Amino acid sequence: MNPPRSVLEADGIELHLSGRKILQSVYIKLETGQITGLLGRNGSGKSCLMKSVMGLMPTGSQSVRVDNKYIEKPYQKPGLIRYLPQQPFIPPSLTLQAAFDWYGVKTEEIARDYPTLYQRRNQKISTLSGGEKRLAGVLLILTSNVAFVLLDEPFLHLMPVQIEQVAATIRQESRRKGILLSDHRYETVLGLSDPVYYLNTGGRTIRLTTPEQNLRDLGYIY
Ligand SMILES: Nc1ncnc2c1ncn2[C@@H]1O[C@H](COP(=O)(O)OP(=O)(O)OP(=O)(O)O)[C@@H](O)[C@H]1O
Repeated sequence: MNPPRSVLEADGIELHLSGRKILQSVYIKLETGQITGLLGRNGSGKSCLMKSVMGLMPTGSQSVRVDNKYIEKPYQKPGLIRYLPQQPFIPPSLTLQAAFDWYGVKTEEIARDYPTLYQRRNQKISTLSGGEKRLAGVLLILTSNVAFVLLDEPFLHLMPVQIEQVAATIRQESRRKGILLSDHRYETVLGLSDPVYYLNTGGRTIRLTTPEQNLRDLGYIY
């Protein structure tokens, strides 16, 4: 039996940083069983939006609802949401195995699709390559036992075959999770996501209707 659907909506997010308006009247909706894409130019505020949805930014107003209930600090609610930042976040002195244990994820789950990384499970994070570290971080968040995950540039540093494999894992995990996917590999994002939002400079989201054409018109692609 499929688990009941859950919906996370964020609307009216307003964010000012250092006197600059970063986000205004942002709307975004995530639903378990769905991958939602988020595109936008460098500096448009995608990472800030994800951190705001987590409850990690000084947005000033209640704006995140899960199944119609306001949640003030979503990141504090067990089993609800996890966020993959662009920067490395796993303590380098931990082994890969210890990091997975800490997040409550079984390394055996990645053994079949990521055999090379699995073989490195007893190595410290600090001894992994840049791409291996990124892959470990992506899988840690993506396979966590939570309802929603926010992925900020999950394909960064990954080689093409690994990008394909991670895309397949994102699709697989989306059967039971709501996933927000942001990455400048827009073709991969468009191939995986429906709906797709574009964060306009000025901090408003637009839902794309004919994505490639819209992205051309918005000057995101040639
Ligand atoms: N703590 C902060 N204080 C002041 N300004 C900030 C802070 N964090 C981010 N910004 C600014 O907010 C804007 C949006 O940043 P953000 O990292 O969200 O962009 P992005 O869309 O994720 O960009 P990219 O595609 O380059 O990763 C940028 O202009 C950035 O300089």
